[in-house]
Amino acid sequence: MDGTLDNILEIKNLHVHYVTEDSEIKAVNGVNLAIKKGDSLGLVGETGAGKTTTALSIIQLIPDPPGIIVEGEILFNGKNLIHNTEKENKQLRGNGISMIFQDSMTALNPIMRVGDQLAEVVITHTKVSKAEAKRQVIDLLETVGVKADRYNDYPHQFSGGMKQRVLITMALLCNPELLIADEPTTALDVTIQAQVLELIKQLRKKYNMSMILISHDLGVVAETCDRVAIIYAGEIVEIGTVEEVYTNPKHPYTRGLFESIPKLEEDQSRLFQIEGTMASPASLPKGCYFHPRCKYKADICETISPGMQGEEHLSKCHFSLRDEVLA
Ligand SMILES: Nc1ncnc2c1ncn2[C@@H]1O[C@H](COP(=O)(O)OP(=O)(O)OP(=O)(O)O)[C@@H](O)[C@H]1O
Ligand code: NI
Repeated sequence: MDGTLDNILEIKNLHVHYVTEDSEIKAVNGVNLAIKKGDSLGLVGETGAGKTTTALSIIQLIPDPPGIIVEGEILFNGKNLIHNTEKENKQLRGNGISMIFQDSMTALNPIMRVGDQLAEVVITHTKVSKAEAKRQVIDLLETVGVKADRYNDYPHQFSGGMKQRVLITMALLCNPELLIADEPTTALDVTIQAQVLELIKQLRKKYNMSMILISHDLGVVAETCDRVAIIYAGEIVEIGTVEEVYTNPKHPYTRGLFESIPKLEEDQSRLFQIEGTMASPASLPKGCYFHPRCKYKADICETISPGMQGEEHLSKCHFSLRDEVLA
């Protein structure tokens, strides 16, 4: 045995493109990652880095066309999902993997009572009676902090934070082994955000779920995850435990992300200080994709794509293991 049985999810060399008439967008370019049962991984990167595309690949919801999984394997409990039939995918989403979508605030049907929408999910997936479904929904709503008497309310009667609790309930109703939460708190104000993150943390423990949490925010990931992967132009450029990556970031991009976190006393409007913009996935540069923005770049970076360096804490940089270069 090679130890891979411990992994609930393994992504190997995943490439996803969006092909339209006039462009080929290389959104995900050789992502490798593994998540152990019960573990949580934060996926962090700036807008357009390929976070949502990676997540949609896992749950087999890449819009096709224009999206194509060009290459790679996605192993969930050892089974490659890429060759799944539609029926197997329905089952997978019914009780294996759940996702809270990035624009999920619009996911609820505005003209249907919230409780009924949730009960419908239970009935579709488990064929229980209406009364039993209602009982399960009320149970779970109370677990996430929504009072039973809100069962008959409509979505617009819920505040942002409460609506997000409803969506978390929806994701948990089918007892997923893996929860993917795509920016679950971005739309919420800071206090509510903290409450929802705390809730996600508790639920993950209670149900022993593995989790991928997608965020722009390193602080959010530090609060909620065991490990973190930094993604840039569709590649994981650094991955390790939160502790290792936060205390000793190796990749220049990761260092830039930490430097760009606004300090309280500084001007809050300067949110992102890494110079330049992310390489366009429609025309990626040669060599290391980060080199046009990298203050440590050498000749080799313009021509040769670096391999991943390291064992537990990995980084994709020609120089990442030489602390004196990055000092
Ligand atoms: N349906 C689509 N058709 C064409 N291009 C797409 C589609 N979905 C995503 N893309 C492109 O693929 C790239 C990766 O997008 P993706 O949504 O995965 O990024 P992200 O990291 O989730 O960004 P954000 O933080 O803004 O949510 C981007 O260039 C995006 O414009
Ligand atoms: Ni996204």
